[in-house]
Amino acid sequence: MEVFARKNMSFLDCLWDRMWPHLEQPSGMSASPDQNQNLSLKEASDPSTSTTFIALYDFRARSNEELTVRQGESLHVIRKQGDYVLAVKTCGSSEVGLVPTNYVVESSKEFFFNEPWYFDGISRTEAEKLLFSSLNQPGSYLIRPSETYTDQYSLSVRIQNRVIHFCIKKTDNGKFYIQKNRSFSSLQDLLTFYKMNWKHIKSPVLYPCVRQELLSTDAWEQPRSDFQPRRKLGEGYFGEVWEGMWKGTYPVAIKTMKQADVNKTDLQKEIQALKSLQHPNLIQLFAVCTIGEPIYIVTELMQKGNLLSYINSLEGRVLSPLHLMYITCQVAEGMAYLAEKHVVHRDLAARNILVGDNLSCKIADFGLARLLKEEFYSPSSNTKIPVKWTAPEAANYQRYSLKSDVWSYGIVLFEIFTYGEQPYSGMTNREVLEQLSHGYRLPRPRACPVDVYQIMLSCWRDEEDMRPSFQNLRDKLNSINTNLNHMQK
Ligand SMILES: Nc1ncnc2c1ncn2[C@@H]1O[C@H](COP(=O)(O)OP(=O)(O)OP(=O)(O)O)[C@@H](O)[C@H]1O
Repeated sequence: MEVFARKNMSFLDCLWDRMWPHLEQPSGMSASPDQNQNLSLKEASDPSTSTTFIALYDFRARSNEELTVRQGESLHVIRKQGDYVLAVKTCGSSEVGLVPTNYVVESSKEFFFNEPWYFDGISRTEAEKLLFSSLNQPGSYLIRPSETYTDQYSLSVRIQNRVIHFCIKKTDNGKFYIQKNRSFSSLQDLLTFYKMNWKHIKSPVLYPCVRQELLSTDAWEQPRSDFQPRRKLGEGYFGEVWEGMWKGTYPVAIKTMKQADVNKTDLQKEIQALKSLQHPNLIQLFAVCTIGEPIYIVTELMQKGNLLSYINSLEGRVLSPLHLMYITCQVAEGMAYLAEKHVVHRDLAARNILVGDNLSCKIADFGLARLLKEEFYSPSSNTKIPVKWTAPEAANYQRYSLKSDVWSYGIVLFEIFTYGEQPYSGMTNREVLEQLSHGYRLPRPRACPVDVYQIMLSCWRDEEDMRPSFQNLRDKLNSINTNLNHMQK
């Protein structure tokens, strides 16, 4: 009667409070165990005010207010109280008390709560962060409760550089659906269907999202036997790069290095730099094997190899200026992120950008990347310098900065719009530096829009401070790209 009256005639709350004064607890004031017991038994016996939960773990009460529960025990939860729920056991004893919220789960969720793909209590933004983190790749997915509606869920799926969120609703008879004409009795059934028939949602649903806990420092070191190199992709200064499989399931790229070839400190720095940097336009580190020889650095595999070879290939040569713009924007996005993190790349060039499906581009080769402690970083001068990509102040005086990366970005633009031509072709390094000091600059490639060439020239200003920032470059190129796209329509 009381519950019915309060629920349906809430405008008479004052009257109900007088009639049943014990039911309302002033907010923030916790009930004594005895009080808990009185009101909870009363409320718990009414199914309209309590929900059935299951204990996920054993919990031993530490005070009279708390309730000892065993894993699997069924409880009625009367209300939430901060990080606790006030609960009464559904059978056996009539004890009432508080249990930490993370020790219980609503019984309707019990069947999927422990599934690897179910992430309770994470937001849309956190889901995106997780799906973009190391160990996850395109096709990774998770299901989480909706932030807006209770009793609804969201399926978040990573597709290349984006995460798409599908709303999972429930029909009146408790079935789950994404598309109204296809409903399923469980989330498991829904997933099984969309894994097999992903074309209905245009997003491959492939791998359960790897949890953040697994990404803790220790998890980066993985057993060598988990990786099977299959095909050699290329060779660099430090070693070879192989296409391979991780645990026979995930395709990965494996960079092999002999310990003797590598300065241990440099290697650790390279690994540290890779670990802390996560962005859709940066190559993602998955794991390392530094115990034994050769060292493996395992990253995501980019199917189309490096950008220089790609744009020079049959497939690359037919790319339109619009496609080329899309590439420049992605590289600018990745570099703007590196700039935000105060990381100077020092070797930005088309050969160090990797291409995946759907023309996705990622910046690679942080072998030379270093976290900027001060405004400028001055390395030992015996490094082999790619002069034609390097800003004069860096090539002449090893004065590397985010602004010397901006210069290199201008050269990358030249490489992109010439479909992979050598910059300053026919000139020696010495001639290049000399010509630059006299004001010479590379000419505008035929496929390059005039406003993009103006951007290139701004990257090659003598005065470092006069060069644009990567944030600025990203914004300008994105707006040119948007305009070009509109003109095409
Ligand atoms: N993650 C990857 N996915 C696909 N191909 C890759 C990947 N990493 C490297 N490659 C291929 O392997 C080649 C060699 O890569 P690596 O990074 O060892 O050398 P590099 O960058 O060309 O030279 P260096 O290391 O001397 O600067 C690249 O040019 C590219 O074609």
